[in-house]
Amino acid sequence: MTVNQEFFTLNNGKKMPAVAIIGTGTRWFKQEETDKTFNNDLVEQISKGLTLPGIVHIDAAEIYRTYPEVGKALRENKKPRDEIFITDKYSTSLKITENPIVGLETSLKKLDLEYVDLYLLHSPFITVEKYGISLEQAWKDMETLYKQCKAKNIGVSNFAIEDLERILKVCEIKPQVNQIEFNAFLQNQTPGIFKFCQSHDIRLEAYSPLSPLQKKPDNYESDPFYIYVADIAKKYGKTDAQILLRWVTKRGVVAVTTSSKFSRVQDAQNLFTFDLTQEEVDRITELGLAHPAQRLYWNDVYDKYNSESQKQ
Ligand SMILES: NC(=O)C1=CN([C@@H]2O[C@H](COP(=O)(O)OP(=O)(O)OC[C@H]3O[C@@H](n4cnc5c(N)ncnc54)[C@H](O)[C@@H]3O)[C@@H](O)[C@H]2O)C=CC1
Ligand SMILES: O=CCc1c[nH]c2ccccc12
Repeated sequence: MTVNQEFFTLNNGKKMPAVAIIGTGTRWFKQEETDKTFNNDLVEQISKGLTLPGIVHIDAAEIYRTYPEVGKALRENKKPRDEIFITDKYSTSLKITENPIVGLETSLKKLDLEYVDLYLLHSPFITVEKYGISLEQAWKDMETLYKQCKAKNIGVSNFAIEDLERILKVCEIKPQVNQIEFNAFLQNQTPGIFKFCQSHDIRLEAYSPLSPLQKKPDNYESDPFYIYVADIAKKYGKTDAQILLRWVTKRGVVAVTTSSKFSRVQDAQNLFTFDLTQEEVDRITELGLAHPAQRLYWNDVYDKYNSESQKQ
């Protein structure tokens, strides 16, 4: 079976798959530390995902509390390790482990892995008061993990320009990735972040790429954005979700999606059997920009930027 996949080259020359088909947060997230429920649906979803051809990218994090499920699916799967791309994140808003080194060593044990493909600081909110280490020291820990090959790539998530500037001032190894909320209705999570990351060769990764489908306006059937996306979907024989995910990758951004419906996971792994023209990419960008900013995560800290979130 032909596998159509795309990869982005990172600033260290390594390649990363342009789509992550199973995010183990959002839909699967466990709110409380005390929540010891075991989610068989997530194990099944990952296990089935790992039977799909090509490199399968899974997005995990300490804060999701889903390592038991991810670990079980990884242990039981038959795909070679080099055909699985695993992202993990160190929690920087809730103190779960004391620093990134302990964090990754703990998750590697829980997942029975030697290394992860990408390790991220989940947010810039780490402080000396709460963690006993600064953001700069946390990044130094990330660099240690990179040098030890426990993380093949390292990066950050939810970082604004000023957070990245703090890292760039002290780093020996530049972040390879910044994972942010990015979609047609939120083209800058924080002011100027899209262009800044492009100009510093930091690959952007989009969570909530399907925000426009997750939350639709009441009048969406007569909304030019939704009408256009549906027309393009019809033209290519694809779903609206595939058009929006493809738009993300055409903007040079890795898309991180998830679904409890396996057909949607399959669709996401099968994203590169068609292409959008530059005109179509530009039109979706433009129609998306005409929408008010729609933010689904970290609203308490970033809502103040909404008036700037739809700037190019
Ligand atoms: N770094 C961070 O702070 C964050 C990271 N994430 C990561 O990103 C992953 C994906 O985030 P999401 O917001 O869930 O991504 P998403 O925008 O792809 O949304 C997925 C949801 O969209 C809906 N959906 C999926 N396919 C659809 C379709 N064809 N038509 C209509 N609706 C559809 C479903 O409700 C599904 O649960 C998370 O699981 C997590 O791993 C998510 C939020 C924050
Ligand atoms: O990675 C996502 C972090 C996050 C922030 N707020 C929420 C709410 C529900 C699930 C995940 C998250």
